[in-house]
Amino acid sequence: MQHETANQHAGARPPVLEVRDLRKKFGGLRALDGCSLSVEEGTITGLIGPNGAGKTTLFNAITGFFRPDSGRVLTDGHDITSLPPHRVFRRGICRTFQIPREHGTMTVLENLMLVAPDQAGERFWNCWFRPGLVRRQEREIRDRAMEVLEFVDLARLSDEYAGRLSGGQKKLLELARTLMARPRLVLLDEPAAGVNRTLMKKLAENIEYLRRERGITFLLIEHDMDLVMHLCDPVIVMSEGRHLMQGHPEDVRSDPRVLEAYLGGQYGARDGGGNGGRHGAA
Ligand SMILES: Nc1ncnc2c1ncn2[C@@H]1O[C@H](COP(=O)(O)OP(=O)(O)OP(=O)(O)O)[C@@H](O)[C@H]1O
Repeated sequence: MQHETANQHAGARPPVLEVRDLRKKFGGLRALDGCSLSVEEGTITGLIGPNGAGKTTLFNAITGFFRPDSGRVLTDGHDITSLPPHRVFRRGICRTFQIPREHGTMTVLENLMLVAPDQAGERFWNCWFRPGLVRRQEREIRDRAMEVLEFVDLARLSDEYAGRLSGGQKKLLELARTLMARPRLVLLDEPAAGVNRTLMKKLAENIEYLRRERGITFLLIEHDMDLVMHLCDPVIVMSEGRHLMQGHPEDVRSDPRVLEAYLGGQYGARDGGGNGGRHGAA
C-alpha cells in the first residue's frame, strides 16, 4: 500500500483528508465520477453543489459506508480507502447524517455514552473480574458525556428520550456524539437543515469554537448559503460527481461555473432557472 502523498514528497504536511479520483456507480448512474479534493487541517471547509451532485455519496465513501469502485481516500497521507466505518472512526474521522440517527428509545445521555470507544465493560470477563475498573470508567464516560452535553446546551435534557428531541436538538446531539470520540475531522451532512435560526447560530458558534480551541477540522455539506458564507473557508463546489471548483466563499458565490452548475441542473429545470430556494447557489 502506498502511504505517501505528493505533498509529503515535497516536505509539506499532508492534508488531513485527501480524496483522489473517487468513482462510484449506482447501476448506470455515476454518483462519483473522478472526484478529487483535499481538506487542510484547521479549516471549516464547505462542500456545496446542486441536488444529486454526489456530496453525501462522497461522505459515505470516505467514512466506509460505501465502497468506492475506484480511487483513494487518504488521511494524513495514510490510505484508508474502503476501511469499515468503525476503523475510519478510530482514525478520528467522525460524521453526522442528513437525517439524524439517534437511538430514540434511549436517553440523550445514554446516546452519548454509547459512542465512547474501548469501554472495559464491553469485555465479558472485565465485568466479572474487574468490576471496579468498569465502574470507574463508566463514571468517567458519564462525566465526559455531561461535559459535552453542557457544551451543546443539551445538559438539561440528558434524561429525556432522544426520540422526543426537536429536529434542531437532534442535530446538536449528532454533533455531541462526534465529540465523544475526540475527533480530528468531523464531516457534517447538512447540519442546518430543519434547524431554527437560534439553534443554527448556536451550532455555528460551537463549530467555530471547536476549530479554534480544539483544532478540529470540519468538512460540511450545506445548502444554507448564509451559513456557508459566514462559516466556511474554503468552499468546494461539486457538480455531477466531480470537484468543480474551490475558493473563498465570495469568489465561489460569483463564479459563473457555479451558477451554471446550479441553474443547469435538475433544480434549474424544475424551478424554471430560479434560484430562490434552499438549493440556490448564493
Ligand atoms: N444508495 C443509492 N442507490 C442508488 N442511487 C443512489 C444511492 N445513493 C445516492 N444515489 C444517487 O446518486 C446521486 C448522488 O446522490 P447524493 O445523495 O450523493 O447527492 P447529494 O449531492 O448529496 O444531493 P443532496 O444535496 O440532494 O443531498 C443521486 O442521483 C442519487 O439519487
